[in-house]
Amino acid sequence: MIITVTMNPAIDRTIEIADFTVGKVNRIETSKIDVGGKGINVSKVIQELGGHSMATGFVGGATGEEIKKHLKDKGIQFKFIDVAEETRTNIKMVDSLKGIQTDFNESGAPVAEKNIVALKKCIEELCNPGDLVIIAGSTPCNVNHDIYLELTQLIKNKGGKVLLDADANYLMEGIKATPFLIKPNLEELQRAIGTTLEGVEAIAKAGKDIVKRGITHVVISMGEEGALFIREEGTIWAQGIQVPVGSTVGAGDAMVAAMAYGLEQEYDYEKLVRLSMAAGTAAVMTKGTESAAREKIIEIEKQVQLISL
Ligand SMILES: Nc1ncnc2c1ncn2[C@@H]1O[C@H](COP(=O)(O)OP(=O)(O)OP(=O)(O)O)[C@@H](O)[C@H]1O
Ligand SMILES: O=P(O)(O)OC[C@@]1(O)O[C@H](CO)[C@@H](O)[C@@H]1O
Repeated sequence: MIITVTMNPAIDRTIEIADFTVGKVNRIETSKIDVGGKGINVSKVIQELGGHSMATGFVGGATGEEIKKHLKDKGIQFKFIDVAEETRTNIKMVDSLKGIQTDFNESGAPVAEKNIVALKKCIEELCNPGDLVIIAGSTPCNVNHDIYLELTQLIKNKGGKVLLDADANYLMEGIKATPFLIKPNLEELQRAIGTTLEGVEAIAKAGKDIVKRGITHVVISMGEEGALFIREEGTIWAQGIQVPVGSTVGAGDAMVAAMAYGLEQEYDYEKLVRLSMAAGTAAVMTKGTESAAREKIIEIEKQVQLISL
């Protein structure tokens, strides 16, 4: 089974503004609402690919109810911990003239300690040997930096494999428990290791250093430059594919979803890389935090160019 853990889900409101100007009244051209949060986005894409997952994490208030309703309508299974605090709303602003996207993410209200304990228990009960567990995104603001280290250890003790997509200290701490796969974007990787990396070779070297620490797969997404897929056996650079950009929100999540789905289907490595890259690229073409259609992903798969480094 594939399990997704989203400790800080969100409703994403994507607004389009032509030529956004600071300090002025800006008129919103379009406004769109999607359910989001990284793990939930992963569940959405897995469903689109024809797979199944179980989504868990915290949800609360009217926004939390909206998330549950959407997942139910889509036929995505979930077992969330209901909390008193309202699930956050994040604003994604797309400047349709300049082609620039800006995210305004709320921190996420603090959750009670008893709920953190309940989530750990829920994950422990859900996880069985061989399961793939995706832990993705930020956490509510009062959660300790070592939470992903703790969850990774718990999941590994149950025989599960962790795919971790986190930022800064949460990523660095999580790495200490050697998850099976990590998928930082370049900025997240640089923040985690505290160094700026110039050029693909330097980025690949940083990824290889992490692989040496016992992590089987390191996937570094680099926006329009594509992504590096690094394992002990070697590094593949899947080059970026030029596509019309709707919104880049959720592109990284689509890559992680495809990796999880492909691993579950036991795809060979090259097919895994192609699917992951195609899923990320197709996600960029949709508006807001919408998942791309499976047919689009399959179509793009054929265009993926791989270079061995
Ligand atoms: N502007 C773009 N044009 C083409 N492909 C893109 C673009 N931006 C992203 N991608 C594709 O999507 C993948 C993931 O993008 P990115 O590195 O931005 O992930 P991310 O920051 O983790 O995304 P998110 O956190 O919003 O899910 C890239 O590796 C690339 O294949
Ligand atoms: O604040 P976090 O948890 O780091 O990221 C949250 C978020 O930006 O990630 C998803 C896209 O990857 C969005 O659906 C959501 O709003």
